[in-house]
Amino acid sequence: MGGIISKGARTALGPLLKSKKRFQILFVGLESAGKSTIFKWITDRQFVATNPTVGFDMAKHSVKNIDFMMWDLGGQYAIRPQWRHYYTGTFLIVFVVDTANEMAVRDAGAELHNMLREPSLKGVNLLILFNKRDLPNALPEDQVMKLMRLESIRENQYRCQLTCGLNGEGVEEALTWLVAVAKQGK
Ligand SMILES: Nc1nc2c(ncn2[C@@H]2O[C@H](COP(=O)(O)OP(=O)(O)OP(=O)(O)O)[C@@H](O)[C@H]2O)c(=O)[nH]1
Ligand SMILES: [Mg+2]
Repeated sequence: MGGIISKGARTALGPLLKSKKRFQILFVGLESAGKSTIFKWITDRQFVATNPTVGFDMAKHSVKNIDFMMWDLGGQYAIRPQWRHYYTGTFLIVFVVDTANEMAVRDAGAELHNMLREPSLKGVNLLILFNKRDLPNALPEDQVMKLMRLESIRENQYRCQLTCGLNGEGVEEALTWLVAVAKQGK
């Protein structure tokens, strides 16, 4: 009888034996946008001082019984070509933008549209974080949307969320949306 599991027992064990889906999430955006800072708010629930990311950071994180595999990628110009090595199997992109830097907002828009042209990211879900809202020169939301040409995104479900990496504002709302989208995709 040793290793044999009866059909009845297998049916009972079914839900346990079935491996649980893990949703892959990539954090991308230009250098110094605040990706690692937000990433740390999610994993450590506090502000953590960061250094520019060279390469990547990875963390498994569960919220409300949904398992995420999160990758925080470096945003420096020379590193951006490496992003594509992480695209396969990506469920959702978190694209972080420094909204207090007009030039960076424009460049971020160009980089985002460029990324969305990748066949392996076709139809990927998108969470765009308008970060650094604490800074007095943070641009109004509608201006950021215009500069990034977000109205031309047609094939992706996306949401924009205002955030502040210094105090974690907006991170909880962002997570709630991530969980809701993951539940749709289960
Ligand atoms: N004022 C302000 N500073 C922020 C905010 N979010 C992050 N920062 C700061 O911005 C700097 C860059 O943040 P990081 O999280 O390292 O940026 P990154 O996007 O990971 O940058 P790379 O790893 O180089 O791609 C750090 O000094 C952060 O403390 C924010 O909302 N407001
Ligand atoms: Mg970083």
